[in-house]
Amino acid sequence: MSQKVVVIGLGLIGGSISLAIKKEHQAKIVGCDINEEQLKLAQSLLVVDEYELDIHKAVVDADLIIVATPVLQTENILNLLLTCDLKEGAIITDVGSTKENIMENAHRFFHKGVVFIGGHPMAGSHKSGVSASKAHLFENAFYILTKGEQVSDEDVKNLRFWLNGTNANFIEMSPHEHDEIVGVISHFPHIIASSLVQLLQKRERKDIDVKRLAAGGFRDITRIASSNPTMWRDITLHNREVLIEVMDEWINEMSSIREIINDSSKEKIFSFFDDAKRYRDGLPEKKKGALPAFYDLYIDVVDHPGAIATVTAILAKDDINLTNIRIIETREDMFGVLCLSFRNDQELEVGKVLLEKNGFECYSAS
Ligand SMILES: NC(=O)C1=CN([C@@H]2O[C@H](COP(=O)(O)OP(=O)(O)OC[C@H]3O[C@@H](n4cnc5c(N)ncnc54)[C@H](O)[C@@H]3O)[C@@H](O)[C@H]2O)C=CC1
Ligand SMILES: O=C(O)C(=O)Cc1ccc(O)cc1
Repeated sequence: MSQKVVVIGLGLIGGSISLAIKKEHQAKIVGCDINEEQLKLAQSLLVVDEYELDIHKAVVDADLIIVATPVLQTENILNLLLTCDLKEGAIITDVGSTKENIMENAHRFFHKGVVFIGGHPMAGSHKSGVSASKAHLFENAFYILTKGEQVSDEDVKNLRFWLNGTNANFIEMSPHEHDEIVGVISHFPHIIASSLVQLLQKRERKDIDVKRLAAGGFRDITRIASSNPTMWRDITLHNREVLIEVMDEWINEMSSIREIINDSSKEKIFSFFDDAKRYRDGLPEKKKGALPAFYDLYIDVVDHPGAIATVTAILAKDDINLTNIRIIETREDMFGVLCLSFRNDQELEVGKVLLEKNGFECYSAS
């Protein structure tokens, strides 16, 4: 008899996991979401085989249930699942960016004869919705699993088998460790990115088009400020304590930097940048970290409409796919910087060599 997977919350992450499972398993995939339009879209994009609005009905004979909603909703859905009829031995997992609150009720599933294992695929995008989902979203990314005491290694192996198609690197840690680490490397940077944007907004001027000037580096480092506000509100509320702790450290750090700048302390200012550069340069480059790497290549172009066609033709000849293409206009109207996003580092390198051979000046951010 064929197996059944239910994905609750069919957005970017639910959709991407569904596609990754489809790649490797014959199981029927059923989507559940409060947004019926999203479900219809998921079905027409072949992300799911069927959809069902009633969670109770959908999960009754499911072998695997994946909860992929914003984390406050995930807590509610897990409570609802505790009241549902579930198949003996079914596996339930989630994809939430926080783990401590979500794992609080995990042990209760054990008494229902099912297994709950917390999950967090550490890759994604500032985009949301099922239309942005991709089977390869988690390729080479870390995928953190958190399991309660009652869960066996065999159960974890079964979940990993289901998720094989993600091609992710699975690692296990405690929910507390997870929230502390991810708080620093992912949650806090989102707060910083949004606060930088807020700062720019407050400093907008009537006389100069600040927004246009900020289109280059500022736009890149604040990309994550374009993420889904509901999702980030929920994450912030769940990881409040860690975030407050990190924020206090950051405020102290800012005060000391303020002091050395105020004192025009040449050596200390140099050390500040130099220490940060050394540590940052030592971060692993090739693998996907918790914050997805950008495989972006920048190309100086003059008269850009013609240049785009030339560039894409050069890459297409060698079957190199782009995931995004945009022009950053920070200079005069005739000029631009073309930013090409590749699927991975290897394709970026091949693309760079090809374009350089054809006389384009390229530089990458890494
Ligand atoms: N976006 C990202 O880059 C990443 C997100 N995550 C986590 O994945 C989860 C989902 O995020 P995305 O897919 O980006 O969000 P999304 O906004 O693309 O999708 C969430 C979906 O959940 C549905 N939903 C909301 N409440 C619901 C409920 N009560 N019942 C059923 N469906 C409901 C929404 O209608 C929407 O279709 C979040 O918990 C987030 O923390 C994890 C890794 C990366
Ligand atoms: O878009 C980005 O750079 C992200 O930071 C994506 C992301 C969002 C939430 C996560 O829990 C993990 C990754």
